[in-house]
Amino acid sequence: MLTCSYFSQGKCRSCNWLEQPVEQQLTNKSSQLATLLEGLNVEQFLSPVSGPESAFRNKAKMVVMGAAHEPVLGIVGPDGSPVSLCDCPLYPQDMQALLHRLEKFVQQAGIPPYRIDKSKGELKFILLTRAQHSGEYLLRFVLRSHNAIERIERTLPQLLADWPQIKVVSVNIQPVHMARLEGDEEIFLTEATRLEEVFNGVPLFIRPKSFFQTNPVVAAELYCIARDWVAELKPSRVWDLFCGVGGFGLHCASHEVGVTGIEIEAEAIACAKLSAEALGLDNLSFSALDSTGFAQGQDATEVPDVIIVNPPRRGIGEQLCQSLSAFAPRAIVYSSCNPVTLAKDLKLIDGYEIKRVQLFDMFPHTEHAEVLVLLVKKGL
Ligand SMILES: C[S@@+](CC[C@H](N)C(=O)[O-])C[C@H]1O[C@@H](n2cnc3c(N)ncnc32)[C@H](O)[C@@H]1O
Ligand code: SF4
Repeated sequence: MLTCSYFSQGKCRSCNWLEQPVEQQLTNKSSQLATLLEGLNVEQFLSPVSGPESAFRNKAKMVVMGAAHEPVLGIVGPDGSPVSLCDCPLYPQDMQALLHRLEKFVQQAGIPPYRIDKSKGELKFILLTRAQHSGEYLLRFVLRSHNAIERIERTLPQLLADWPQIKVVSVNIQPVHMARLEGDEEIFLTEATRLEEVFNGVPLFIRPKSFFQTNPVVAAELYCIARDWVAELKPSRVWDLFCGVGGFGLHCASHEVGVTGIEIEAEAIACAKLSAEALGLDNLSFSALDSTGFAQGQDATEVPDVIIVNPPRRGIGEQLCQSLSAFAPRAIVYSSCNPVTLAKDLKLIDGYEIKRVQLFDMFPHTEHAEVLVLLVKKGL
């Protein structure tokens, strides 16, 4: 069982299932899923896929608190005081060390942390993403204004000399009080603007604003299994809706299998296009569009053999369920991070048999899970 001193001291309760052995967590998640899917005819529940219990997370979102001479990177604790989470055991050792170094960086640069209660200060968050295959980093500072950029630039050369693994550094300007985590303006402080990752030999790219799965070991397995399921169907074209940087579609792509990827975030689409180029495939197309709107604008004759969907927690919604039912592709592969909306959507898709359901333990020590579902058109 994973031990976490922050948890045992009541300072961080994010991993609310930490006291259960992982095997027990998986049993509980599987039975919760089975309950949610009750009433749907599932042919096969496959064994859950899990990864390491600790050091698996590739992304840290740290609130910056305290004072410029004594900054704290972490969370606001249950009693309202700052809790440094640099030693959170979900992060790999080198990432923990870098988080400590970043606390020192903020102190050296003399950047005042933003104080929500006083609407004062500059530095709101530090966001750190690690590429698993290389151990390289993307580092972002979320600032209230442009005022502290010069201080960051002045102190950055020493940090980059100490940590050459940091490849991309950017500043995000978030001028709004207590609103979204990040703002629209992104300023790069390095020549490099993207981090390279590789899953199962497939090149993937991470830019500041593109969604990227936070558990690389389990995500790589998820893409691999989705690719196997799609390959069994021998499609000539696949749609990957809510494609992000293209993980699912790029895994399925080949000279024989073309992919159309649709995603709302333009930065993620830019990443997917870079991957397509790196793979040397010219039968891939990625566009920054709303998935529901895209589907509604398509002619039924252009519908591919397989449609993959991987929506945010809210699910794909009634309209897209209707479009999928009307298009009636041979198969639909639905990957969901929210079994509640998954169950709701599955009930709205007509004309399909649920062949397989598999749980992926993407978020250990919490009640959350990723679920992959294969739907095959009735009568095939
Ligand atoms: C759970 S993520 C999945 C991303 C990708 N499939 C992956 O494996 O990394 C959901 C994605 O849907 C995108 N998204 C949200 N709303 C959307 C919409 N209306 N149309 C298209 N994409 C959307 C988000 O930007 C995000 O990249
Ligand atoms: S998120 Fe990290 S610090 Fe918080 S309870 Fe989980 S393991 Fe502990």
